[in-house]
Amino acid sequence: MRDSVTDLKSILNDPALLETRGYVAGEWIEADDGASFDVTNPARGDVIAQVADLSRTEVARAIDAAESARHAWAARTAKDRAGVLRRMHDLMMAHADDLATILTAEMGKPLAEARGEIAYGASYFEWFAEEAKRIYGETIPGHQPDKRLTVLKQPIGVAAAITPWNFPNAMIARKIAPALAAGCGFVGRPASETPLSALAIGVIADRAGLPKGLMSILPSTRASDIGKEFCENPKVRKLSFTGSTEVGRILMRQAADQVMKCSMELGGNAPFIVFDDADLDAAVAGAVACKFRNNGQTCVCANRIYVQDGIYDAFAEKLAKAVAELRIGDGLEEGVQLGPLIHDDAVSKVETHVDDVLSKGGTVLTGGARHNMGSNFYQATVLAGVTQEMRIAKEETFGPVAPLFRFKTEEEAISMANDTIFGLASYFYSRDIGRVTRVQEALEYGVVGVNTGIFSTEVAPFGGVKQSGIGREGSRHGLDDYLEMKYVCLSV
Ligand SMILES: NC(=O)C1=CN([C@@H]2O[C@H](COP(=O)(O)OP(=O)(O)OC[C@H]3O[C@@H](n4cnc5c(N)ncnc54)[C@H](OP(=O)(O)O)[C@@H]3O)[C@@H](O)[C@H]2O)C=CC1
Ligand SMILES: O=C(O)CCCC(=O)O
Repeated sequence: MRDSVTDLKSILNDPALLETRGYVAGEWIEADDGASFDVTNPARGDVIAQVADLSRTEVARAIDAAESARHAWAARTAKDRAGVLRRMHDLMMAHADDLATILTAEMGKPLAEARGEIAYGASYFEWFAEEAKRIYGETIPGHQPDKRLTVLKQPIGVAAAITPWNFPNAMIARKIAPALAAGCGFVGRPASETPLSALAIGVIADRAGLPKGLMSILPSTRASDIGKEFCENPKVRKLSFTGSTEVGRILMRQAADQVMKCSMELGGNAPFIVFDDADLDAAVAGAVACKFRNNGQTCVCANRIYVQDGIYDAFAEKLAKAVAELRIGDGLEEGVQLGPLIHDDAVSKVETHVDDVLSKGGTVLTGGARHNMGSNFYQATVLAGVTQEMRIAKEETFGPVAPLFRFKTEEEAISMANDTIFGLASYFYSRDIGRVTRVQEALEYGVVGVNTGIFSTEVAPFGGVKQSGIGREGSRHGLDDYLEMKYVCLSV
């Protein structure tokens, strides 16, 4: 194991970015009970690091430290706080190659995508450094002649975050940055599959001069214990979670006891609709980008591709050809476009969905089986003849499978697209301005991509409706979740 750690360190320009201890109350620590856990490279199956496995005790210390440090932090000028966030952005960009290497080693996505994720994660620090200076209150005309009414925006307190493995840098970055910009303390627990990228942000924060104790990064395999500490500790006033709807529901129930403010970025089941009047080549390119980004492992990847009757066959043929050409391999090798899935359970889920389609009359246009690269690899797949009765229509596959559904009318497409408990991302391709307007209004989703398969940016509000979540991340609205309004009524 230690050889693998040395191996990963040896390919970094700055090996100190590979931190395996917890970052608690401003110190780098091992677990109190000495426990640790292995982090594995999903492409190769080898252990790349042994990381401190923290328990509730260390987490409670981190929360205490964040509560103590946050008052002085909030009292600093916004420009001053912004300066620290800006330095975090600059340092992340300066170390982008190393951070991308760590990310690919623990998560598997190709290096080019990992570099993109580091820039994406860093952009939240840049954006919220700027927004920190624009936390404006309000004055309201008084309701009586002697009354002067104002609204103050104040930091909510200590914010806790739980993040998934699919974006080990960007998902925690877009929670840390608005929390710190707002003047909050922060405690975050990254997924146990991918703690190293989050710990590297701790190293960056230290170097950028973030006050000790204000932010802690808490690696642990004891997910449910840590979730309970976050929800039951009265010093925590806000919980931000990205992950499955199932775990989101558990956390919301737990957070109810303290009436804690929650942001939930949960599962999706994104429809991708291609109308007869679409630019066919653009729609194929958009579908590949959208479906196969991160090997299908994002909550905004197309999960159901609805194609209108008139262009179904042409679209299916072109898509299958493009997908068959995707290069699959170890993400650390330059030029690879699709890496492994995160673990064997993820591959099994993909297999189950494909088998279900095939058993109910669907067909394989390309792929359709495990890949000979290794146990975590699955072939890039396109399936035809998929219908609403199949599992893939109802559940998020989170893998490299593009299922094609056929439809006849606009109404039918909208109805099938909205027939889900989820409401995060949706997409459609059309060149008819009337249809573009009607469909974007009719889709019950938090985000709609029109004639594009990629929309993520720090400047726009990201989040879902229905059981895909609550709250928005990024944009000027992304600060609201970390602020409280205080109404002041002054009698003069
Ligand atoms: N919205 C999104 O971006 C994501 C959606 N998903 C969806 O969820 C499915 C399952 O993925 P999975 O990774 O298992 O997602 P989970 O929701 O199980 O995990 C997300 C995070 O929550 C943690 N967690 C799990 N259980 C608890 C708990 N009881 N209390 C507190 N924290 C908890 C996990 O820790 P640990 O790592 O230790 O399990 C991880 O950090 C995917 O196939 C996909 O459909 C998954 C990831 C991201
Ligand atoms: O999968 C997610 O949870 C987020 C997708 C990344 C993004 O587009 O912001």
